[in-house]
Amino acid sequence: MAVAAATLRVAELFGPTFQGEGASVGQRAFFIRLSGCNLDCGWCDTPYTWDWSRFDRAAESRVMAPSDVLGWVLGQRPQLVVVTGGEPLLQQRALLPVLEGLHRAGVPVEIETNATMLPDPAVVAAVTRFNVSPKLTGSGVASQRRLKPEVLQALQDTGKTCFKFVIAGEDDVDEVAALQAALGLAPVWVMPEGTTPEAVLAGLRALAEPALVHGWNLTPRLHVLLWGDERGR
Ligand SMILES: Nc1nc2[nH]cc(C(=O)O)c2c(=O)[nH]1
Ligand code: SF4
Ligand SMILES: [Mg+2]
Repeated sequence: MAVAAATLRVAELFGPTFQGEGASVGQRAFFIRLSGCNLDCGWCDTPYTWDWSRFDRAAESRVMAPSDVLGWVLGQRPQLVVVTGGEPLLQQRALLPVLEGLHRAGVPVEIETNATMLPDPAVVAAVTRFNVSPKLTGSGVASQRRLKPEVLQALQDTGKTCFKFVIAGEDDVDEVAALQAALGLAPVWVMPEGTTPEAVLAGLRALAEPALVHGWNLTPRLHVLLWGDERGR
């Protein structure tokens, strides 16, 4: 009897839209949002991928074969694919055939990760970039759970990583500066927290000078400026 291949728990497949955050902001992209997270950030904008005390897992996700996910995304003829969550590396074994299929087809793939899990070498090989968002004190998650220096170092060493910090207040700026000094993280993008255009714009304005002073890049949340917190955008 054939052994069933590992399956993926998918929250949503969507696009076309624009990569709204980070180094590729503005690029037309299709998104694979996987379900499940190992953290529980207070300001999380996708609790429907993991908070089963508030959301119904059966209604908010579906189990798919990796080959079906790959078929859907290749069928969109994407210029860029973004894999996010939740924490997508929780499912990296089942995700690998999707990443490898995209790599074979010459499609660039970015993974958004919270930097608590080491990617397998095969995942590193298939991925174009890791958009790495270590969580800060303001997330409300205990530091031993959210900060894994050895994972941050390994991601940095892939040569495929951009760090993207969500900034929810002034303390977060100092914390990013301290983390960068301690661990040598680079390159760094800072991004305001916020799920309304007004909040994102106010955050961008507040972050502009500190970003310039610290030598950081600044990213909006373009999809929020365009569409607020609509799902599937
Ligand atoms: N357009 C768009 N860009 C994004 N970049 C990262 C996202 C995420 O939720 O991880 C995201 C998202 O949800 N939408
Ligand atoms: S790591 Fe990301 S998906 Fe997980 S709880 Fe935090 S913000 Fe939400
Ligand atoms: Mg998002």
